[in-house]
Amino acid sequence: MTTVLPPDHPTVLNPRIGVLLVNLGTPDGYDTPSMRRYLAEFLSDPRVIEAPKWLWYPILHGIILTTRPKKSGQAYRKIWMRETNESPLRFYTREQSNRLATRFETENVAVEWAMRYGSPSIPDKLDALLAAGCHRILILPLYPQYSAATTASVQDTVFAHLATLRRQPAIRTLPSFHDEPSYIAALANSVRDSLKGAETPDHLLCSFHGMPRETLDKGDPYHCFCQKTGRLLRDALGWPEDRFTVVFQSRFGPKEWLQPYAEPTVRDLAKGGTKSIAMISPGFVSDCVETLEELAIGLKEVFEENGGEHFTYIPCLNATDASIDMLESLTRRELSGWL
Ligand SMILES: C=CC1=C(C)c2cc3[nH]c(cc4nc(cc5[nH]c(cc1n2)c(C)c5CCC(=O)O)C(CCC(=O)O)=C4C)c(C)c3C=C
Ligand SMILES: [Fe+2]
Ligand SMILES: [Fe+2]
Repeated sequence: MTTVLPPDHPTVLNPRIGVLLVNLGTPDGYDTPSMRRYLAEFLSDPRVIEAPKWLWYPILHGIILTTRPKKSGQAYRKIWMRETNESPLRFYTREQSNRLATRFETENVAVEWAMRYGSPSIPDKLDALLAAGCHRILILPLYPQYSAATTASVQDTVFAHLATLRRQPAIRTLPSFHDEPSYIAALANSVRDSLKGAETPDHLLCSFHGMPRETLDKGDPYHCFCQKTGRLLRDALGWPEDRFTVVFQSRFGPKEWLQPYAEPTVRDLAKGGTKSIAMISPGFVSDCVETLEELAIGLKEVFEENGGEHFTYIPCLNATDASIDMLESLTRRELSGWL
């Protein structure tokens, strides 16, 4: 029996499943106004800067947003993708989404991507998925190591948007995947590929984005998850423990951040006679200003200025086959019972 809907009934779409990849966000341009807009949104997030607003806002609007946009814009300028006029983070996130979508073409699954800060926004992409009939949505924050500043901020934004809706979709969120075998295998392969045909470097540095040290004391598991990824990667490679170090980069502000810091470690290695190092940054699924400018340009210079000779930067997983295989296996696992 077919049900006849009244002529003024809203359109009913065939149910679909949505997958939303979410990355941090990035400015629309490296000019100072674009940088200021991006940094203002990012650094006003209470998940990122946990200080009370009355204390933080005068510093943010009085000092940070008057000085940092220009300085950070210069860093973005060095790594900007001229052909598509966008940052590498946006380019690779879109590529990952497009390539993942092809793996689900025949399965009634829509794959989209969004940025936590800037565009395309999470609310816009949730609305697009809903408009396409997706009433079951998997949120896939592209952060292998959970932290409140990143993963929780994505989830907050998703649920804040859902709070405005009458008809909410069912939501699943991807857990931290810092110890997933497919992720560790992809990292290990990328190290082997990057070092193929060259002499094994004296030291392998595994660099993660830093976080304020107090977040560890407050119970954020990020530090432990980074250490675990590092240990599993070293095991997978069979790399000697005394020639492998986990470090933390991108310190922001005057407070203590997670240690050891990347820059002094690189300097000390070079000064201590280490001639060749390789550097991987497993906490970033896509190359971005923090990897391409800070590590591949900045730390290479620090190493060479202090007596080091060979610095190898190992690219992020980006949209390689291994990366898409990993994203597909994580997605299929999380969609179990829905597909
Ligand atoms: C991978 C996980 C990340 C964590 C954890 C993280 C914490 C964190 N970051 C800042 C401040 C800044 N981060 C900036 C850039 C940036 N951060 C991440 C990821 C993490 N951040 C990425 C992927 C990027 C690059 C974005 C891109 O467009 O390429 C920046 C902007 C650049 C700059 O001005 O230096 C700032 C600022 C804090 C304070 C923080 C934890 C509390
Ligand atoms: Fe950051
Ligand atoms: Fe820890």
